[in-house]
Amino acid sequence: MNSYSPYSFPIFDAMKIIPVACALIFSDGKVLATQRSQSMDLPGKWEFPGGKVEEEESPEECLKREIREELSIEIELFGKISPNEFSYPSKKICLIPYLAHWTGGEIYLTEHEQFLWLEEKDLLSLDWAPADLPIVHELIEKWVKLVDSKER
Ligand SMILES: Nc1nc2c([nH]c(=O)n2[C@@H]2O[C@H](COP(=O)(O)OP(=O)(O)OP(=O)(O)O)[C@@H](O)[C@H]2O)c(=O)[nH]1
Repeated sequence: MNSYSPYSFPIFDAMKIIPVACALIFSDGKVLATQRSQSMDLPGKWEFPGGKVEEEESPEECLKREIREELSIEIELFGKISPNEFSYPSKKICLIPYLAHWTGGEIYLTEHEQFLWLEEKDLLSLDWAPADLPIVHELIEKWVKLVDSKER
């Protein structure tokens, strides 16, 4: 008798939560934000760089790979803040935010429209991807502690 994974049925597939890792990269008391280009999902929205976690990798490995691919820089992770589940019309994601230092390389964008280094006061002025809003609020709440800890 054949057995099928429940995820081979479209109804379950539609409910699948896609893990997406993103990096809050700090440098000189600022955090890096990137703007999605016109060829990406959610064109023009701001986000923290990263991407979908592949089946064979951990979120940490995913981030190192995505940051190299998207920005050409190296990072070192030093912590995490709360993940956020969000349902878009076509998919449900779990956005997993990591805290990181920029450890090497110059930023060269391969996918995004532009990037900005933000101070705390700038954080609410951007048009963020909706899944990022709780993360931005937690970042503001913990800003002083996070900016201090990255300098330790
Ligand atoms: N990287 C990233 N993706 C985010 C954030 N917020 C958010 O809603 N997303 C969504 O999460 C999904 C991640 O997809 P992606 O396009 O960045 O990842 P990827 O490079 O692995 O995907 P692809 O292989 O389909 O191009 C997109 O639907 C994106 O809109 C964020 O802060 N960072």
